[in-house]
Amino acid sequence: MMTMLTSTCPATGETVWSAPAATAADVTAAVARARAAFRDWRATALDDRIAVVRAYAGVLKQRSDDLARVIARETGKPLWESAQEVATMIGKVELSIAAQAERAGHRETPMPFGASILRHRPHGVMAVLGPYNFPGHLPNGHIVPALLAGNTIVFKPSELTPAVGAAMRDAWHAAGLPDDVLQVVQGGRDTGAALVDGRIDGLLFTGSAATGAHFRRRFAERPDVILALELGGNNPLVVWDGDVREATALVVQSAYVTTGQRCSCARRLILPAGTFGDAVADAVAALIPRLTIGRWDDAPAPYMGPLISDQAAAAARGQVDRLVALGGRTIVPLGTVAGQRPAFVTPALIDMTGLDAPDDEIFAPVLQVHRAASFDDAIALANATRFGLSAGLVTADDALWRHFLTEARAGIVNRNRPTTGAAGAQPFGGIGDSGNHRPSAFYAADYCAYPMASFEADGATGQWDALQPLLGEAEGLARP
Ligand SMILES: NC(=O)c1ccc[n+]([C@@H]2O[C@H](COP(=O)([O-])OP(=O)(O)OC[C@H]3O[C@@H](n4cnc5c(N)ncnc54)[C@H](O)[C@@H]3O)[C@@H](O)[C@H]2O)c1
Ligand SMILES: O=CCC[C@H](NC(=O)CCC(=O)O)C(=O)O
Repeated sequence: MMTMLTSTCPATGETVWSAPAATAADVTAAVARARAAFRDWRATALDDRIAVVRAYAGVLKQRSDDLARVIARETGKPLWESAQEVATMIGKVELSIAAQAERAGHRETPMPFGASILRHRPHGVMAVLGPYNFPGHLPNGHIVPALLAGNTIVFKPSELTPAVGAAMRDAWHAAGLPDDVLQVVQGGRDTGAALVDGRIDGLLFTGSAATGAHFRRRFAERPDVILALELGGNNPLVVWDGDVREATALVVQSAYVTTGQRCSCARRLILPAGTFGDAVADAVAALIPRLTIGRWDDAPAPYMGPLISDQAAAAARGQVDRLVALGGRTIVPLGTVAGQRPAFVTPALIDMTGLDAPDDEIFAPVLQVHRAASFDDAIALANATRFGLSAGLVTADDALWRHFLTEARAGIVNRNRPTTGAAGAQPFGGIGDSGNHRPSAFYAADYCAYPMASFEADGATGQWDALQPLLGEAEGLARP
């Protein structure tokens, strides 16, 4: 049965993209084509693969305004932020080429008998499942290194952002990548499930912890399939001392950028009990109404747009209501925006000090405040999570920072910087329920290829002679 897939601009409600979703049979056929294409693509010289990937960066550059508008329309992100996303996609190409050389390259060590050689080999057909919050940048962060390594790809974009996925496929094909080396299948969970259940060699997934846990279970009996999980977090930001104004801006950039829809967003603000903590909480509350919220193409440009959908806003409201029902004190409520659709929300600040808040990610601009009696309490609060993606400390005190570095349990641990805005030149991934120890960004090269170690000699290397002193005079053993 044919199912239509339609994406909608969360800011206006207008349809952005509509087409039939891929059926299970379509997905199986795409995987089979990808498998057939793998033989030639892996045999293509690395320099030629690099040339195609660089050509793709060139196409993205030419099309950057158009692509930024597609991202903005489908996600509701302001145009300045969508343009940043495209720039990051372009930057990913040179970073991935460098990463592959450094982490998955060819190493040759001379040995008395010849050489010890390390090579890397592609896995085969990689399924890529993308999230909606960075519909270009995050799947791109899997696709570019996977193609460089010689894999072929079947990519299912988020069902909320199919137009971005289609634009990426068009850019790759315009760059000269053979059609079957990267294919896009559009659809929701059923399409994703058909892909995951197909004859794939790897699943590169960025999305929610719940879906990631589902895949962990699903692949428990398929250890031959490489699984890279980039998941969410319940990230702490400890603001301990320093300039209140500076700290306040850093809190806002950690918690509310992209309308709180970044995996690295701070979800919990940990402040010392006392006047400094009071001043920071008050200053954040005072800054919230000054954050401009609007449509992606508004002029002047807004700081933030809507959530991805009306449903996402309703879900966030439900989570905030739950915090309040548990005893949370509303410092600033999750408001609506007059004259705008329900997907638009204003940022919230809720004091949960001393309360047993659920250890869940609220993927929205909702920041929970916890007050700590001592720095050790602050560290204990920061680590009181099953996740471990990002964490931050604001302090001028080097000793506190060193202590935090030793104790903090997260893959990204920043000092006097937002928890967001991670570098593609560093690995990006979390511990605990935030991933499966296969970080992306600069380390994506690691999961896109497996190492093959060889000892190589041109001919005889004296093995027989070396064995002689240890041989007995066995009956019937004739020297060759
Ligand atoms: N760690 C990171 O790098 C990172 C980056 C961005 C987003 N995220 C996380 O992603 C989440 C937001 O994205 P989302 O809501 O799109 O995530 P999601 O898990 O709902 O969906 C991600 C993708 O998986 C597919 N999918 C979902 N369930 C599936 C199933 N059972 N079988 C097959 N496919 C399935 C979806 O169709 C989509 O393409 C947040 O939790 C955020 O923290 C993590
Ligand atoms: O939503 C999750 C991604 C957030 C983003 N992280 C990165 O861009 C990681 C770097 C990379 O993948 O190149 C952020 O930290 O803002």
